[in-house]
Order: sequence, then C-alpha cells, then structure tokens
Amino acid sequence: MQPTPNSPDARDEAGRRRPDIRGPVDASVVPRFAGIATFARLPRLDEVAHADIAIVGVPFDSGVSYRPGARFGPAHVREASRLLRPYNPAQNVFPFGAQQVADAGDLVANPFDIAEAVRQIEEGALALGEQADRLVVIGGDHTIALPLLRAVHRTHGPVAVLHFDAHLDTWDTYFSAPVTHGTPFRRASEEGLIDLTASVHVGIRGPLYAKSDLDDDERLGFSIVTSEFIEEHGLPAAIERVRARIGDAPLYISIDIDVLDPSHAPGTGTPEAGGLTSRELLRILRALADLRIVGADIVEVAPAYDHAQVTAVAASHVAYELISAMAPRD
Ligand SMILES: N=C(N)NCCCC(=O)O
Ligand SMILES: [Zn+2]
Ligand SMILES: [Zn+2]
Repeated sequence: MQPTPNSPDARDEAGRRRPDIRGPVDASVVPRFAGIATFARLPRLDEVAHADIAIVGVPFDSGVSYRPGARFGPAHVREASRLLRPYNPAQNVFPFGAQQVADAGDLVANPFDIAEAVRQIEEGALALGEQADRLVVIGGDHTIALPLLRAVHRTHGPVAVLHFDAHLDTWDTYFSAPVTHGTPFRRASEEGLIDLTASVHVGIRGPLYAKSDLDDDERLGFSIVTSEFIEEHGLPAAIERVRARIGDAPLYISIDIDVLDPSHAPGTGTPEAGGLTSRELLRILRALADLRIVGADIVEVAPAYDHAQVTAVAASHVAYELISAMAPRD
C-alpha cells in the first residue's frame, strides 16, 4: 500500500512548520473521499509515538431510553469529518499542526451488559492515557460519560463539568437501572467525581418528569443556562455565565448532540424542539480556549435518523472546535 502523504500544513499557531507532527492526509494529493476514515484523516495512534490528543470512539448504546442507534455514531462522525481542513480561522489555530492529534479507534464495550461495558470504557480510557495526554471521545449514548468521568477523576480529582444537552441527565433510575443515558451526572455527582461549585448545563429545555427534577439537579451540583436564556439574553451573556461558573477549575466538556435543535441535529435518539443552532454551539466552544480542558465527549449521534450527514457534520465540527480550543497557544 502507498504511504499516505501528510498535510504540508502541519504548523503551529504562529505559522511555523512542525516536522515533528504528523497531520492529516493531504486532500490536495489524495482525494478526501479515498482511504480509510480516521477522524479528519489523521494518523492512527499506533502510527505516532505519543499524542497530545487521541480521538476515540465508544460504539455503545445499550443505555438508551428511546430510539437506539448511537452505537453507529463513531463511524458516522469519522465519515463526515473527511471534509475538515487544517486551519481554523475562527480560533486562529492549526488544530492538527500545533499539537499531535491521532485516532485511537474504538473501545470495546459489551452491548449486553451495561456494568461490564462501563468497566471496559473506564479501563480503556485509562489505558489510552498512557499514550495520549487528553481524549476526545465520540459516542455512543450518554451513559459513557460516567466511566469517562471516573477515568478523568483518577488523574485530576473532581472536575468542573460543562454539559451541553437538552436533558438534565441527572435522573435517578430507569426501570430500576441506575446506569443509563439519563443518569450519568447523578451517579458522577454521588461518587464525588465532579466539582459541585463549578458545573453547569447549557441548552436545557423541554418537558421534565417533575418540578423536583430541578431541585435535585441543583443539589447534585449543577447550575443551568437554558436554551431560552440564550434566546432571551444572547450568547455573550450565556458565555459570561458559563465562564464565571467554571473559573479556573479543571474542565470536562460533555456534549450531547441533542443540545442542537432537531433541524440542526435530526440524527439523535431523544430529540427536543427549541434547541441551539450549530452556529451558537460552535461560538460558545470558541470562547473556552483559555480554560483548562482535560477531556471531552460528543455523544448521542444516531445515524439511522440522520439525513445528508446533517448531524454528523455538526458533530465533526464540534469536535474540531474542541480540538482547536485545546491547542497550545503562545
Ligand atoms: N439523551 C440523553 N442523554 N438523555 C435523554 C433521556 C431522556 C428520557 O428518556 O427521559
Ligand atoms: Zn440529551
Ligand atoms: Zn444526554
């Protein structure tokens, strides 16, 4: 097989060449639609000595309460990420040139046993920590945030969680099951994984089970920037509230793609009307570049309900913006 040429544009934010960094396949040499789909056509993790960021898929959706299919999310997002380009003008950064980013493939998670899957995901994330400083994880349903937070906690202690979602995901149980995609942040809070003074949901909207859901959520350590707040007060005010809440705490970002309006992300399992546009979400992420981001996930992309890759394109750009925000600056 031919070796795949790397991008000639592996550069840092000052425009300097970085020959030590292996970037994506050069789309001016090999057409974008050719070749195996790693995220953004980046090298595999086993092709580089060490990565600053590893992208890893978790094809697990046995924790869903409604439409299944997010197990196919990682492959779908990788496929849509072929079109990403090396320079991000919105953050003035070469996200794949200023740091080594590589695709670690998918973690194995037992689809028939949630407890075992959750153990496998935590262990898999910890093992990858030997080869990569930070992970950007593509799900999978939101259940996976619990083992990912357990892994992050081992290194960083309690972290601020910035959670983008239509849903609180601090509910207690479904059909008596404690570990589902509607419960990861309640379990994480109970286990002491999150900083109760610095965590925040963004984009919450839609019907709840009871008024007390909101009291429980506050007690579990979250403040809320609703979708309606963003409409009413605008993005600068929302960004200000988020940044004030997080401060300088180590930060884990969890993005449920259903935070976007179904018109921007139809391919998801529990869609809710009245959500953010992809433009709004990308703008909020750009405002986080100077924060101490220790890891991130993008979850709940379910390709069976997607059309024209609308949801997967949004998710791949969300990942790109996160990777850009994590890039070192002078
Ligand atoms: N999409 C996530 N993560 N959670 C939705 C849970 C909604 C419910 O069944 O009440
Ligand atoms: Zn959700
Ligand atoms: Zn969620």
